[in-house]
Amino acid sequence: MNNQEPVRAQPLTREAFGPFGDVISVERAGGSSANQGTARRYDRVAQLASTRPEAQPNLAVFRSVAKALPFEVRLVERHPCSTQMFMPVACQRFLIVVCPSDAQGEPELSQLCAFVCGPGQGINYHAGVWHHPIIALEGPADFLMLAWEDGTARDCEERPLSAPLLVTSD
Ligand SMILES: NC(=O)N[C@@H](O)C(=O)O
Ligand code: NI
Repeated sequence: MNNQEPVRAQPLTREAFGPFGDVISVERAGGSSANQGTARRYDRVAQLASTRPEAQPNLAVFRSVAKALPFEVRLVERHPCSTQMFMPVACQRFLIVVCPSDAQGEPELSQLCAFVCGPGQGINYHAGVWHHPIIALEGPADFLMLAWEDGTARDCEERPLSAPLLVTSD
């Protein structure tokens, strides 16, 4: 077992997730009137980016099997060339696990963070952010995913952990 203390999952907030990406939700200020005043639109709520001109946007649907906390993190991955967005379409709670990079660009597991995302919240990882693949905490769990892909696995680097790291509930 990892000799690192378990990581307590915290509620997702824009501030806490800021170093890793964007939180997508409707609760926000600003916006502009649309559709003859019957809607408000909030533009660019996430920073979408891709550095490979040949990669194409892929809007995918994920149907995830629900997992429970405490959860054992056994790997992290990153997409160096592009952002990746997940927005639940049928999921009340899901777990996001991220960690910063160290000076060599490797996962800094001692600073791993875990967030429990609530109803109406989605996330967008900035390019190159280490994260665990999406984890639904309740099911059935369906997500929209938006990423940039070129048909290869080149933009997905995985790092297995030498020992599982436990994420516990808040
Ligand atoms: N790519 C893919 O299928 N999933 C992961 O990248 C993930 O972050 O869930
Ligand atoms: Ni990913």
